[in-house]
Amino acid sequence: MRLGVIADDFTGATDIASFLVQNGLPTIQFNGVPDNSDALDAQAIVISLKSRSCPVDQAIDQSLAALKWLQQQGCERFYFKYCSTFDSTAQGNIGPVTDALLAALDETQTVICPALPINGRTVYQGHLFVGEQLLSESGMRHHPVTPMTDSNLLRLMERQAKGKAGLIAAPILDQGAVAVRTKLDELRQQGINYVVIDTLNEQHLLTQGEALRDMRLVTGGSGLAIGLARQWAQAGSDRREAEEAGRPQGSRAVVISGSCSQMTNWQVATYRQQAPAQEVLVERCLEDAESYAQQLCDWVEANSHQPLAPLLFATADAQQLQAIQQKYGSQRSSEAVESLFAAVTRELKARGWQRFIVAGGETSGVVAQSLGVTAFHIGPTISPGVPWVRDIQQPLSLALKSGNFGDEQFFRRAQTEFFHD
Ligand SMILES: Nc1ncnc2c1ncn2[C@@H]1O[C@H](COP(=O)(O)OP(=O)(O)OP(=O)(O)O)[C@@H](O)[C@H]1O
Ligand SMILES: O=C(O)[C@@H](O)C(=O)CO
Repeated sequence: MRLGVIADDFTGATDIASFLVQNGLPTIQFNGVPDNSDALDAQAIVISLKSRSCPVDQAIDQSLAALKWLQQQGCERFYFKYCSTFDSTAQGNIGPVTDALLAALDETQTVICPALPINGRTVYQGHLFVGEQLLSESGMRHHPVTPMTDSNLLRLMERQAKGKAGLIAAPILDQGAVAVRTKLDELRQQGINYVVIDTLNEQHLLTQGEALRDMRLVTGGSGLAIGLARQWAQAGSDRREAEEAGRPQGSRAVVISGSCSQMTNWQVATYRQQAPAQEVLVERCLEDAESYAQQLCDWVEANSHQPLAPLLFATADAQQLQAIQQKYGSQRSSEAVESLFAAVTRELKARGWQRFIVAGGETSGVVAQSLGVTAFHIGPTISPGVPWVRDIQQPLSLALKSGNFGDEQFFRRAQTEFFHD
């Protein structure tokens, strides 16, 4: 049995890939739909798209192209991975993409499961929580692109998609997989297309894995992958074996942080006290990007003989960011930072750097692109949802962190817990 995953963003794809590997499925990840069909030696294939907030038609086209390619690779089960905070606009894209995938597979029912309890995302009575807060009362209500002002997943799906939503509540999960399957059938007979499943803890994810192992299309965050991978992992397969191909290698590391999330601000503040650190100035990125990039690479080189890798960070807190955006414009400043990091990583690769630890989804996409990394093996997990990954062709290892993921010591641990040279 081979699993095909269609993920709506870059670090979200790495997140689910990490859980698949941790639970015994050797996994390979591609940026975008590959244009070849080379033989693949992996039980799960993850394709990362940029379809979270693009126009609906584009999201559908990209997702269907990914589905078709995955079917050509022999995948029989499919997983549409979106954010554990259900990031979507009023039009979608979660609803319309789910409808399109169901239709293409000639199916009428799927599940909606964004929960990831280990990172504080739970679902109760169909409402999504972030830690102790309802989604609509969490920081997500202020998200610049996909503000989430409703926590009711049934309502969100019915607003975005064409079909009907129903609920399997926590007490049924507590009764086990048979009870869940019976309820799914009952809801199918009532014409329910999108079944929201309550999830309060990891045991609920394991029960879901057992109940849903034969469903052709599931949708959710990365949590459900824990339960499903445990079902599909071959007898005797173990996690160390699954993550072997992605185990980090190579020499010379650098940390690049382009995320301004709260968690990354905290991580940067901590790491600055442990390792050499250099702030990237937006003004210089706009003025003389080329020579600035060279200068920063020289600084990295000069500071690369310390126990911990040098850090380049554009990370700013909410107030600083607002001031920068007011002065230079938000798109202009973020593009300037992204181009600078692209130039820096290209140059560092040319100078022999092989390990890149990166914070931020967009930033990770830019770094992977400028390194020419299009496919990688998934290695050991640094924090839940953040693995080391290794390019399938070049001797490059990357740790790509979603803005809000990881703990305070993430940058240090990424280095000290995995390299012993
Ligand atoms: N000091 C800064 N001034 C202006 N823009 C910045 C600055 N620092 C970073 N940026 C931009 O902010 C954006 C951050 O997005 P990114 O996706 O990398 O992080 P994130 O949103 O925290 O992560 P995720 O998408 O995983 O939650 C990037 O486009 C980056 O270039
Ligand atoms: O599910 C999550 O929270 C993450 O994988 C993600 O998608 C961040 O953009």
